[in-house]
Amino acid sequence: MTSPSHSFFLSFRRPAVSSFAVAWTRSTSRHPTKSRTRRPFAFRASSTVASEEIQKFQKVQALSLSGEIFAKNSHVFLFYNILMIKTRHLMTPPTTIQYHDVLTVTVESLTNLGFGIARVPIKENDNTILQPEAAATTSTTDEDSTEQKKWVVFIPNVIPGETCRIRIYRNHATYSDADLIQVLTPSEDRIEPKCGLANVCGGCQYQHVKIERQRAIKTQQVQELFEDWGLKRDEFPKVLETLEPSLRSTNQKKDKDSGNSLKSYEIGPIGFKEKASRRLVDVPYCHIATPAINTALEQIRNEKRMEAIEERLKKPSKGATLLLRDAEGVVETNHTEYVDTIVNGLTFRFQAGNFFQNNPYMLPKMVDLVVSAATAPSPKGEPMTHLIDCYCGSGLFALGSSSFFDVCVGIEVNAKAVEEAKGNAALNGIENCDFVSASAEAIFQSQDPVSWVGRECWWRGGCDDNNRKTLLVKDFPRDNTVVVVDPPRKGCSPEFLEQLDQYRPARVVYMSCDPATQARDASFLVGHGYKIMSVQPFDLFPQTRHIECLAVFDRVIN
Ligand SMILES: C[S@@+](CC[C@H](N)C(=O)[O-])C[C@H]1O[C@@H](n2cnc3c(N)ncnc32)[C@H](O)[C@@H]1O
Repeated sequence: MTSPSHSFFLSFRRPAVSSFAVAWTRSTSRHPTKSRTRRPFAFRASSTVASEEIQKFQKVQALSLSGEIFAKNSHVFLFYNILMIKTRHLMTPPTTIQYHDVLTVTVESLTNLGFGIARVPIKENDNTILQPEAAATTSTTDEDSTEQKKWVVFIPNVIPGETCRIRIYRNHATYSDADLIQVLTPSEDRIEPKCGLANVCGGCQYQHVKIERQRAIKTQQVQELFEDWGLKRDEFPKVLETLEPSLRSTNQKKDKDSGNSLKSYEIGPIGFKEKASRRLVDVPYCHIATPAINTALEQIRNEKRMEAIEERLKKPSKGATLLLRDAEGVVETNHTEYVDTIVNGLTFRFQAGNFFQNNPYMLPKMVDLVVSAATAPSPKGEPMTHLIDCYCGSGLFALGSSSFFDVCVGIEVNAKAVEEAKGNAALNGIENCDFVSASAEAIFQSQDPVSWVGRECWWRGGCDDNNRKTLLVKDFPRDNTVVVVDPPRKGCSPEFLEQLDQYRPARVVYMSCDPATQARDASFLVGHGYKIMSVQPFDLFPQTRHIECLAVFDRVIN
């Protein structure tokens, strides 16, 4: 039931030194809430991230040429994910909860990191935890109806509603982490994971959950995130059901023993980080990668092992990172090489290590929905004619929408990606798109006119340079202008949102790979005259906790 993804990065340990290795292997934080420094932008109480960790992430992004960091690299994603839990009943740690305590708990919900949340009742006055038996019977999902003090515990590999035995392995100031010992009352949505490494490998969080329930969980999480940001149910339409990729993997061979076949070579494991650990788990076969990647993976593992054996006298280092990108069935491992991917008939060429959306089985749907949201008549019932694609990467949404608009302009901070976007326009014979290399907020005040070829020329089969039109973005007709945003996981910057607010386009089409920051930005837009028209999650990363989500906003107050 998985949808294979077509690029990923693996870490491995080898004797030779690699500049990638330090960044990949040193930094990890499973629960950002324990960090000391508050983010400068307005996250809620429980959502703090150490600026040092953000810097580490930026370093990693730079090293990977700002390429897509596939979900498998959870150690990268985790640097700045926001843990959205309600802290109303939290207090100082109970004095008696000890490392290796065994408790029986009922799982209430899942965090957006994929961990189950259980709230363990503790004694009113002395902060000591109730006996496990009592905890099991008094745990409740109705947090508003009780004054009972509760202690939050996070548990991996569980499903809401399940009662489990768990063992505490770490205490934090406001919660504890536990290992799952046994599921006492399994959910009817619990299944046997296809991958023998599912409980160990940090890449997937939900393999033990039926795919339909995974999607229902994602839909609910998006709904809750929007509500957590003060957006009441009547202020936004019901979050639509999470969309599944259009094709399913035929790559369903059960390979339960794959994790046990590791032999003792010099090189050590080649794979992903273990759950809640810095250690690597050896992954000879990945069930959520494409068949082409799995074939290439076997080959590259053998090559690396041979290299390691030949270099065995070299001083050991911390490791290195491998990139495997499947573009139309061809796997590229050199991040500087260019690859082609076709989406809805358009060819996108980009460096293998650069950002490009990861799941080819979902991409056509994502582009289609962006296009239909962008092209719907304006709130005044007029056609939308101008499109600004902020955080445009190599031009996916601007180019994908171009045939429906008079002019599209994309802005992107990565100059190489802008070159690719321009190249992709030329490659596809698209003449009404322009691209700017700068930070997104610069677009609204840009003094460089957008240059394009008008539709009337298309019918004549092209124009010479004299027929090019130019217009400053600040002169775009706001009532007919749509701004597409697709920022990194941290969401839009305050500067960008302020500029967007002042620019006041008729519509904002917001694609996000982190609905937590998207919900934060949505609350800003709703507070500044926009109405949420739709919220559509996508299961871009099946079997993992990651959610892609499209939200559409129309300006209703001038
Ligand atoms: C999630 S990707 C989206 C790319 C593109 N929309 C796509 O779907 O292929 C986010 C992009 O934002 C770019 N980016 C990050 N910070 C930016 C900023 N301040 N201004 C403009 N672009 C930025 C990154 O380089 C990356 O290409």
